[in-house]
Amino acid sequence: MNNIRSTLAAVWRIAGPYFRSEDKWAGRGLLAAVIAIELAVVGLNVLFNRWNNTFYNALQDRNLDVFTFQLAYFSLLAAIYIALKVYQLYLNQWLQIRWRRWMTENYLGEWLAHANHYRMQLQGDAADNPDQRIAEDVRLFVEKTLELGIGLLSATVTLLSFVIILWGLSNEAPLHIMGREIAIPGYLVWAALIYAVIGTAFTHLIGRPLIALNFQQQRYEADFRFNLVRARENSEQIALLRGEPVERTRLATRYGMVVANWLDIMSRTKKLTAFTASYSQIAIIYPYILVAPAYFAGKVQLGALMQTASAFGSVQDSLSFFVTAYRSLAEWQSGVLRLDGFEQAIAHAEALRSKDDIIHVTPGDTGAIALDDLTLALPNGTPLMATPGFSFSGGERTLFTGPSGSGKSTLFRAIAGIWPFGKGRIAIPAKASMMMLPQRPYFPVGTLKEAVAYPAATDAFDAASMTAAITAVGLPALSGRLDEDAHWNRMLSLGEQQRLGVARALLHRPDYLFLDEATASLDEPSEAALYRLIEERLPDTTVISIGHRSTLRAFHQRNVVLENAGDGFTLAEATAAPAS
Ligand SMILES: Nc1ncnc2c1ncn2[C@@H]1O[C@H](COP(=O)(O)OP(=O)(O)OP(=O)(O)O)[C@@H](O)[C@H]1O
Repeated sequence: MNNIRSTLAAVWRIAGPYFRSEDKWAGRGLLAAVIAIELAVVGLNVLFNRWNNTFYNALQDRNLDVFTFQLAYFSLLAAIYIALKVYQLYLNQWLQIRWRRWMTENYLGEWLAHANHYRMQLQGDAADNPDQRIAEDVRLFVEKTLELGIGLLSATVTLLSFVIILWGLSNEAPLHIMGREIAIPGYLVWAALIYAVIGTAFTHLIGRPLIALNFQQQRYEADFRFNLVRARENSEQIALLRGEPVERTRLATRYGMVVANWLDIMSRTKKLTAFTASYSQIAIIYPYILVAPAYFAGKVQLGALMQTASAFGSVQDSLSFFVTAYRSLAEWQSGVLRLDGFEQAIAHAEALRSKDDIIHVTPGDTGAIALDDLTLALPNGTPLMATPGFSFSGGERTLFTGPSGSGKSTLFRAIAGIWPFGKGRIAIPAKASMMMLPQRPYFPVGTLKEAVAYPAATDAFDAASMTAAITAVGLPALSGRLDEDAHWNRMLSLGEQQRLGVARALLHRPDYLFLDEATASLDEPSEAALYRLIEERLPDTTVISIGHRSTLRAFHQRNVVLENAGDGFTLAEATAAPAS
């Protein structure tokens, strides 16, 4: 019961915002239309049920006039029914795509806001495969919520309408057992109710494990897809290392999990289907068994018998809504859990940003980047690096050196405001623009213009300055290919990618430029040429670099080292005098 309550609360949390959003009138209007059509369909079903009585009595009485009239009446009802069904589906699909578009855009916004996507990753496995949650689970949620919500409404209204009819028919065709009439008011209603309660209880008992199994299935499928994508992205390395057999085994193991879980789902579904199929077959003959004695005793006409069977069927169908929708319900519930988990992970990542005991990055007014009582820690809390205070003045070029794993890149992440673990403050000059160039720059798949202008829009720079920047960094052959579409990370050598990264910096002209081994793949003369270019073209930019080569010292006025202090690393000025 608690489980149902918490699922419904989650559904309300997930579904509610759309119907309060800027698209609320379209959403509410479409939903109202779909519901109104569903109610009209139930009304038509009541008319069809009444039609049974008159039609079968006309057959029994061999009354051709009534028979012909009833056929025409049926055709009219059927025509209206068809039109309603067509538009119900059409409007439902329309609502689905609008709702899904809104939710997708909303999730994309929240996931990408304030580097939440990065912090979510740092928090480990809190929400596996966000891509699948945004793409697949949202679709499933919207589809199934409408299917089940409308289904439940239809079942309830059908139940109410037909219970009244069935109650009346119980009096018209009273229960006969061994030739004796037994007066139980509304006995057909009670019979349907008992049958449905037993069915629901067994269905839940047999089908319950499907919820967890469906949850796992979606996860395994997404993991498998993700690993395939990773193999595709790293195809060159895999080919060079002859890693195909390992990849194959690894992918087969992942797929093995998909299959193993699927086999469990199959076995559970088989048991559930055996039960639900038997249940619905018995439901067909059950009303005839109940009313047949009264019919054979001559107490009721064929019309009433047929109407009873049809009304019983409708009551039974609506009471058994849970039985027939169980598989959908199980899938839906696992989708709800996955979206709820995703929303919670986003909220957690967002909350992590505003906690007290994290690194606070604030705007400062000293014109320098100032570290104040700063401790960097790993996500598990282990301290990595600490410094009581350090500052980097504007215009001063600083080189960071230190052992691998000492926390140099993590310090850059903290200054960029995306590393929350640790404590202390980092003041960044107000309004200063910063750009980080890593060893492996990221280029979105698209035109060279988009790649080099990233993260600005393509039209932020004119073609002439882009061409000039690309030529200046030593890639003249690329300068004429600004409009070419490609996967640049895959196509260019790492050294070329690093040159293109520097071209990006030349275009953006940031106040602070952080180079995290951003030229490490180039030969020393080329690296020196790029540093000279930065000095010449960006004279007002404060350059802070991480690098292992001693030749880099020549381009920096200051050298800061990360030294081992026993229980972590600390920042210290290098003893050897840096070249100016
Ligand atoms: N997302 C993460 N989760 C857990 N540990 C991490 C994470 N990112 C970095 N670390 C750990 O933090 C430590 C510092 O990493 P960092 O990348 O800052 O080192 P670095 O000094 O830049 O090293 P290198 O010179 O090799 O680039 C490493 O031990 C690394 O394993």
